[in-house]
Amino acid sequence: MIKVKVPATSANIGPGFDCLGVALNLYNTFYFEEIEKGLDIQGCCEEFSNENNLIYTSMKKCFERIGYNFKGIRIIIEDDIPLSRGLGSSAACIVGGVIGANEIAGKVLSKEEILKLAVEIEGHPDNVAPAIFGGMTVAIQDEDNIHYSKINVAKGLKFYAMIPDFTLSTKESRAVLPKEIPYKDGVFNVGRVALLITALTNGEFHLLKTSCDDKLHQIYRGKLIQDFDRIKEKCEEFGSLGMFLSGAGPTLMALDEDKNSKFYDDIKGFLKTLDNKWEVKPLDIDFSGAMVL
Ligand SMILES: Nc1ncnc2c1ncn2[C@@H]1O[C@H](COP(=O)(O)OP(=O)(O)OP(=O)(O)O)[C@@H](O)[C@H]1O
Ligand SMILES: N[C@@H](CCO)C(=O)O
Repeated sequence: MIKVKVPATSANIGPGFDCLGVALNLYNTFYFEEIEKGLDIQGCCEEFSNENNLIYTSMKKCFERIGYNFKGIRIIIEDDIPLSRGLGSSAACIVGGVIGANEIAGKVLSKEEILKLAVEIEGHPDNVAPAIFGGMTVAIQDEDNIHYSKINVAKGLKFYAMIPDFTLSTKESRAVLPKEIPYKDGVFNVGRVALLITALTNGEFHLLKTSCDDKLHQIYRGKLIQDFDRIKEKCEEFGSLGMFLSGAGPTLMALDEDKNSKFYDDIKGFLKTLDNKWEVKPLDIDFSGAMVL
């Protein structure tokens, strides 16, 4: 069987809407096998145990691109990435499916071609690029190509994913975004995304709080997440370096220095007082990206 491990990803990272993303050490593992006929999906909830399964539909698109006629497919899923929580579960399924199909068909596509196909399926490149390549990436799409570059994040940064017990699909979360934004909001974000990247590479972590600010999506989406403002306030009060909405939400991501364990205890205690259940997961950057094992 072919085994593919794909990391979770946190996209946008504040002002980098649809272009910044980071791979984190939380994983989905998929096992693939070509069988005589049909589709056999194991390890998955009933809702996705059918032909519409995103892993399977992504495999089919890859087989089509390559021109490979498959007989049947078995997929076994071990998923630790929570679904529709802003941690790149869909990108992990797409990347896993495309890589699995490419392996079955004889490793025809290059990593760049895998990226291109996965972005076509996902619709934006910010989760897909770090899921494939690992680390933190900038990725943009023009008419025919995906351009990406890795950001060399300075050592010592810890990610705290605050994951609620409710879901928010990317589709729902994109639906509340405006069609147009004021010019000054565009200027606001351009400056901050540039500052964010230099602060991260130079290790100027004191700049992260300001550079995580955003006017393209968080102000609209924050309203969909109960206690968003209170949690943001508390992250600041407990001394985190910055906080942003992970992907399309509802997970909120706090940044802190990895030597400061007090933040973790403080925020965990506070989240327990809220109406919804919130779990806090301390995470590190995954530098490897998707791997065939
Ligand atoms: N383990 C899984 N098995 C099958 N399908 C899955 C699995 N995990 C995710 N999916 C698919 O991905 C969809 C969730 O994707 P969605 O874009 O809404 O959220 P996300 O990718 O978790 O968050 P974000 O894009 O904000 O990081 C599910 O509705 C389902 O179609
Ligand atoms: N950039 C995407 C990430 C989630 O898939 C969004 O914010 O909608």
